Amino acid sequence: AAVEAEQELTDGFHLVIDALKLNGIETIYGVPGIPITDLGRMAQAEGIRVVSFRHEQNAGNAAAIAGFLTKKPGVCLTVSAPGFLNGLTALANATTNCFPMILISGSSEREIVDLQQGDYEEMDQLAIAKPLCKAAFRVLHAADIGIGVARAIRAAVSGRPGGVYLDLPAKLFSQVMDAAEGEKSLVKVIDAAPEQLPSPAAIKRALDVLKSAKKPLIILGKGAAYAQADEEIRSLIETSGIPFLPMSMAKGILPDTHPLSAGAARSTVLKDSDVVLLIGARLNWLLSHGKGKTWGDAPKKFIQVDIEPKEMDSNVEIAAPLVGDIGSVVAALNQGIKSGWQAPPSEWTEAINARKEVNISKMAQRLLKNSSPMDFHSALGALKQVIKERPDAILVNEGANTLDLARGVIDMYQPRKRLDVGTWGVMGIGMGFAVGAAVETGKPVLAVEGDSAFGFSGMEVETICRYNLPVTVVIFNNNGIYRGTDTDPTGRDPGTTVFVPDSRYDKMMEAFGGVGYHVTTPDELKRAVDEAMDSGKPTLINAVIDPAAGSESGNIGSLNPQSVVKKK
Ligand SMILES: Cc1ncc(Cc2csc(CCOP(=O)(O)OP(=O)(O)O)c2C)c(N)n1
Ligand SMILES: [Mg+2]
Repeated sequence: AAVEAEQELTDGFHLVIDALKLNGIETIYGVPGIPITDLGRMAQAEGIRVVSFRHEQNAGNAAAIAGFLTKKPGVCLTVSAPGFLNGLTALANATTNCFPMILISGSSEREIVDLQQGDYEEMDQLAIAKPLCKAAFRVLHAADIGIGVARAIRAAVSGRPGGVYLDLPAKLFSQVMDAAEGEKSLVKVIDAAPEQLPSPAAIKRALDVLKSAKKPLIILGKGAAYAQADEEIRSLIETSGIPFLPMSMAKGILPDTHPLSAGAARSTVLKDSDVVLLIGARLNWLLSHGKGKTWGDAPKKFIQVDIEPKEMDSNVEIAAPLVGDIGSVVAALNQGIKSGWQAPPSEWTEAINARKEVNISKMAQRLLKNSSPMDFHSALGALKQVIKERPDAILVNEGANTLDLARGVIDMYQPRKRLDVGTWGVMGIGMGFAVGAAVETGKPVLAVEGDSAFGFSGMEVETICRYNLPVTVVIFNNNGIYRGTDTDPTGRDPGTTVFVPDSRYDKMMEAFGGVGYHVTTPDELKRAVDEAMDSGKPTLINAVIDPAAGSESGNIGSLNPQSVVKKK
């Protein structure tokens, strides 16, 4: 009798790995543990780079920024329940910021969870994830892993990108099936993020509105950076002669030093413009919802480019909605202005330039101070110079004063080089973004951190050392949140927003074999950063900032509710 050919088998572990590799996923960011420890080891053995963190939130942030930088979904892998929950903040933040990422978490068994019988780390993770992300799926059978991974990838990057949750119960991994059948069950996603072309009528309507403008303005949002339509956008701005204002993570699509950049005249152009073309920028709190004193009293017309139709009229009426992917829409606009286009009246661009000159020279004075202890501006003057000399370095930035002041002081020269707190203003993205950016690009990373902001992810300096990543962390150490001067009126404890005074964060990096510097002047800061970035070694620079130098909540103190009731 024919010898029964040894049936070749595969299993859930291998099918997850094969599905990810088939779809070009090269890196997994995560924290090992039950039930996914072996999945990580096996993925690594099969050539996927597995970067293990100290906390799942930071792994999730690394995956999210990997998605923003590559347009492929970043993958974060966590254990069940607490590990899953730790990853959720990053998943929700990615969804809010439209970064494509997939949170893959092991989970406990359905039959036990659904009867609430007290499984190890029992939690209905799929139900909990759904409201916080763009899409969520669970796979129960090995033969469905191919489709499950494909659905997660397409959901993450198609249309408006975002976070996707993929729930894999522990028993799935050890399920075996015929290898040939398994192979056939895998799905390679075709055209995951299809172009979405604008209608010719919408383009004509938008161009008619734009041609009617006397004071047009283009606002570039991080969606414009994500689109990687850099040349189309440059062409639109330079051919039309329309001034542009980049939102924080859109800085560098065109250099901040570009003659048509209106960054240094932000309040003027928002108030005085009469037609505003939004490209991948939402009229949310960061743009005062498109109304109120920020936008002045004169009537304005908004043209909005967004891949999400529901974004239109979210805050104010949109006179010319342009629904489609940014590359396709901007290409169509470029076609449309090829003939019969009039540059904006020179008085508009001259007024902007005059305002820019005043603001830039005022700022220059503040940057030149060589004070000790440094204040934010004197320290930022040194870092402004570093990025000017190293335009392809990636700048990660978080804090309050450290964030708001750095955004205005440090010019960016290339796209997708400034990575920060984004739409939510969330603290804690720093080290995750630094690791993700270094792993995905291989470029040197300069993370400029408030001392409080750093504290949210600071343990990852060990991760940075373990993978020997070219990350230089500069901590603006002003002894606290916003400032280092709060006190407890009862005299019992330190003030609620202060830290141990004069702490030495540089010793943390040294603890794991990295390089530490302690600096008190702009010259020392510049020298230390240059040495660090030339060395490519993990480095932490503890930069002493005057504890009294900051302002509460940086530029957004007005959002804080104040008590009008004074206790007797
Ligand atoms: C997850 C989360 N928890 C708290 C907060 C609230 C906050 C906004 S900014 C900030 C830190 C400001 O201090 P830092 O030292 O970083 O910067 P500086 O002004 O230069 O002193 C906090 C705690 C936010 N946004 N997110
Ligand atoms: Mg601080």
